[in-house]
Amino acid sequence: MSPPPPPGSALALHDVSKRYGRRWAVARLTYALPPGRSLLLTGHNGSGKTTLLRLVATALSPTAGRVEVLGRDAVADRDAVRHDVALLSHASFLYEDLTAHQNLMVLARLLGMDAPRDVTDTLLTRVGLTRRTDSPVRGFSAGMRKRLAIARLLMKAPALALLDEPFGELDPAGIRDMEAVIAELKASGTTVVLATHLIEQGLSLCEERLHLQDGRAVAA
Ligand SMILES: Nc1ncnc2c1ncn2[C@@H]1O[C@H](COP(=O)(O)OP(=O)(O)OP(=O)(O)O)[C@@H](O)[C@H]1O
Repeated sequence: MSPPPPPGSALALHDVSKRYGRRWAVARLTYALPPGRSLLLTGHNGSGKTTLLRLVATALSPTAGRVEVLGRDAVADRDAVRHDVALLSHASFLYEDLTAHQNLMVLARLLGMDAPRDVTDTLLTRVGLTRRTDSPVRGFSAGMRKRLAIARLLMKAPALALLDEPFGELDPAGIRDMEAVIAELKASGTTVVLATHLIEQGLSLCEERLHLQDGRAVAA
């Protein structure tokens, strides 16, 4: 068995497993992400990347083992962990009938934050949505939704950002923007966990790598 992760890690997995029915999506994973480092998560389709990110985001509970975020248990201390993490995923849970600006306002209210118009405008400009700030999300393309979801994540400014295929649905300019946003997040002190099939982009942004195969860590 692997030795337990050392204390002080941004993210620590202690012999973590997750089973769906009879299938183990994550199997006995032990890993520690050192403070100040970011993690590239790779693996073929179905290798367990999304499941692992959802365990860390507290959207799922492990079948066995323990997930620790910044020293806190993701099950026992779920609310505190939720405050510290943000997950950018395929399902972005945007309010369809609200505009891009209003979506950010709803999040600000949930977080108890002040979000003056110039702040939301700056965020929406940062993600390339300047001309659509007051359009309802219902009419947005997949790439525009991804851009709004990243604006929402930037507004939350989490300690740990979990990015599940952030480059999917983006055009080449969007991919470059996303790379710049991830680099900025890191520069501002956010720890990034990035799951992507774009290995080249991932390697240029992350110092650590965890490669999954059938839910287990293996050499890349
Ligand atoms: N809700 C679910 N119910 C049952 N099985 C699931 C569920 N979600 C995922 N799985 C299974 O768990 C395994 C890991 O899936 P997961 O989505 O974590 O992989 P992934 O590495 O993110 O894949 P991809 O690269 O295709 O996004 C797969 O075998 C998948 O079929």
